[in-house]
Amino acid sequence: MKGLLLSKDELVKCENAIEESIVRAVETSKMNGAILALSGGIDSALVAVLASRVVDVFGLLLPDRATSDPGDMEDARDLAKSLGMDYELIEIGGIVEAVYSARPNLGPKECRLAYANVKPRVRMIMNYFASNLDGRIVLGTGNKTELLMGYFTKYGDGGVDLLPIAGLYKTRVRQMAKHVGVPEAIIKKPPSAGLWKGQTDEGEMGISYEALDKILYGVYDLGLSYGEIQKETGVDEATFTRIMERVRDNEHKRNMPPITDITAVIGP
Ligand SMILES: Nc1ncnc2c1ncn2[C@@H]1O[C@H](COP(=O)(O)OP(=O)(O)OC[C@H]2O[C@@H]([n+]3cccc(C(=O)O)c3)[C@H](O)[C@@H]2O)[C@@H](O)[C@H]1O
Ligand SMILES: Nc1ncnc2c1ncn2[C@@H]1O[C@H](COP(=O)(O)OP(=O)(O)OP(=O)(O)O)[C@@H](O)[C@H]1O
Ligand SMILES: [Mg+2]
Repeated sequence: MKGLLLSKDELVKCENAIEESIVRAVETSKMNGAILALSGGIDSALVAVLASRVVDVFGLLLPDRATSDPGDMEDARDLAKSLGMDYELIEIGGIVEAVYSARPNLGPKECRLAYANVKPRVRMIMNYFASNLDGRIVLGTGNKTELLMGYFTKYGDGGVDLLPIAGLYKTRVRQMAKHVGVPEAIIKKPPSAGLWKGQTDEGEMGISYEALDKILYGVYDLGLSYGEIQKETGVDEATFTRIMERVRDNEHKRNMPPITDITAVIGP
């Protein structure tokens, strides 16, 4: 059975394909380059390294003073400098609070996710503000695991012009990051959306990326049955079913909004 881990030759092929896709997207858009939100995490670091090799890419550091770890922004800044990328830091806490103030009777205690999702949506606005001003396309940082699980904010970090690494499961993102020289300190961090204190992807999704990727790869790339995946990974049926349901329930996040078919009613 072909494995989830990529060979050296496959890593080089993926690296080239991703770089070519970024060049093509910028050329097709007739814009001047790309823009990317840099979090100090591995996904944005990988996109930054690959994009900076082939196009003019600008980094936006967008911390929320209430929840962002200052160490993450230091890592993002160091990375941008080492890649020779121009970048800017804009604190988004005031904008986020302004949105919250529209509903003064509620708070994150009652609806943590609704409040958390405002942050990636504010970052999306900042990305497109810079994109419109400077003539740059917005690069997304979502990977295949996040896309399948719907582990991103719709029209927040999901609102981008190109998803260069969304063909790679997180396990492969980690391999690719090592391959292209993303700093070890960034690779080693526990993945976190940073939307509230102590949040981690694995804690919130209730499964490790290592286990999750084996299941998703087995089902969606190799077409294996639950029995075959159970034998390979030891996953219990309840966990397997929960993951399959989550992928199905998040189909809407991977598509453009459906268009109500008026022609079917009135003709042309
Ligand atoms: N069947 C359906 N057909 C069409 N639309 C549907 C729908 N079900 C929900 N929706 C829409 O989708 C909305 C819910 O989706 P959404 O607003 O995204 O919210 P939701 O999926 O509930 O939350 C986002 C998740 O992604 C995580 N996240 C966010 C940002 C970054 C990262 C990271 O890793 O960095 C992770 C976050 O921690 C959370 O677990 C609903 O309010 C509704 O508007
Ligand atoms: N403080 C921030 N400043 C700028 N961009 C951010 C910030 N936080 C999140 N983002 C953007 O949201 C994206 C999604 O976050 P996500 O946590 O999935 O990726 P990551 O931080 O790059 O990787 P990791 O899985 O290591 O956390 C980031 O890649 C980045 O583009
Ligand atoms: Mg992160």
